Amino acid sequence: MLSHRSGSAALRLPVIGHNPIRHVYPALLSHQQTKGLTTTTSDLGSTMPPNYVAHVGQLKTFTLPEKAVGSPGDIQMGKDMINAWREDGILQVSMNSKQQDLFNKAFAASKQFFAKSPKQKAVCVDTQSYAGYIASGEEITDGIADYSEIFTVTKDLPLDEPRVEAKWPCHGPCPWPDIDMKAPIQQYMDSLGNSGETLLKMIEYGLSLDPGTLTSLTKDGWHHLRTLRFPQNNNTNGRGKDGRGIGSHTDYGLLVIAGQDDVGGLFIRPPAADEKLENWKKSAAGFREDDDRWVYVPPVPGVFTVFPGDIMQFMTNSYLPSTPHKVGLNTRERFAFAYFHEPSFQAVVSPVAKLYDGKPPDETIHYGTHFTNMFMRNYPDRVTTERILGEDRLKLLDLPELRTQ
Ligand SMILES: O=C(O)CCC(=O)C(=O)O
Ligand SMILES: [Fe+2]
Repeated sequence: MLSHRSGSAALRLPVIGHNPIRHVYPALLSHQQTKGLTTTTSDLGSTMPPNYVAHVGQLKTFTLPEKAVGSPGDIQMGKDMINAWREDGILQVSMNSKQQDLFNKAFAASKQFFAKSPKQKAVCVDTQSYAGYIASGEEITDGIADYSEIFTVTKDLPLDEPRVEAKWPCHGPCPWPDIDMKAPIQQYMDSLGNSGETLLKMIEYGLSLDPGTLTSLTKDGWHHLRTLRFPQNNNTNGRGKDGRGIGSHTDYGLLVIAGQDDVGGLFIRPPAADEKLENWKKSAAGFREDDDRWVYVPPVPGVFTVFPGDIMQFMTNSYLPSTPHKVGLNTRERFAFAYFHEPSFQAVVSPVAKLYDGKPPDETIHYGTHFTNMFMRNYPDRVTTERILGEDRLKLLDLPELRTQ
């Protein structure tokens, strides 16, 4: 189940544990330890932020093919991935050696950036895009400030780019602090862009969708990245208003490809028959933040964690629901990346008819509108939000050139 699938390229790395119990309560873990049973699973849980109640996840790991071609092995892997998401809400993809190198370099650049003075960081803001620095406490999730410190990268467009000149919402330059940050982060994003495309193809194979059902949406995709730093918890209780890193939420597009250091802090919520969130209609932020259905995602070296976003849920009729997740502060500061593989800003996304029993709802999602709504909600006081409102840019979202089918 965890590690022993043969044949396809799935599950070669890493072997996480040998215990068939998928989710183990922390209480059970310490019990196991005292009895001298395997410590593999308990080791995974040992990094969990204090005072959180959660199962410890043992995630399935996949090694993506160099090139997805739709071979029987690819189709099988696509099915296995879909099963993993439907069961666990998240899976791991092993990094190849090139990606490991890019990940390390991007991480070093991110740490270097966050080590700059508050003043140096504060100037990395753009008035037209949401790219740039977000100070601890500036982001709002479900009405409460998050403690994360973030540098967001969106499509880096110069001021004379036609879409920027036309004042499309959220379009503008990325206010990089310097080339030391820009170069490694862009290379890292490009590499994840390739993995994202491969993952979308695997989903198309696994769900027997027409080729291009997902991948046609990502031409000129609005892929973006959040590089994150979480302060240590300073002995707060680690939960609620005083100690949370990011409140529970779902992300907005097709796929999230996340990476973290060895500290730990991410929790996700696996799909449940009695829970159906639709974040594009009603905010999923803050959803059941403090109950015990959360699964801790232990740091594992050499892997990304991947989960579906809102657009994937909408297209698949919740067959692949957008995975709720949250971040707790830990006893050490933590660094992480969240990369979002997205449709183009202009994409008008339709539901996949066969996943709606041939009767898809008469509903579409304009990705750019969804993105703009979400960012305005998260950053109500940011200069970018003020400018969108002040210049009445939202009305542009209805223009035909901002909407492709
Ligand atoms: O810190 C993480 O691992 C995930 C961060 C996250 O959920 C986000 O940036 O949307
Ligand atoms: Fe997220």
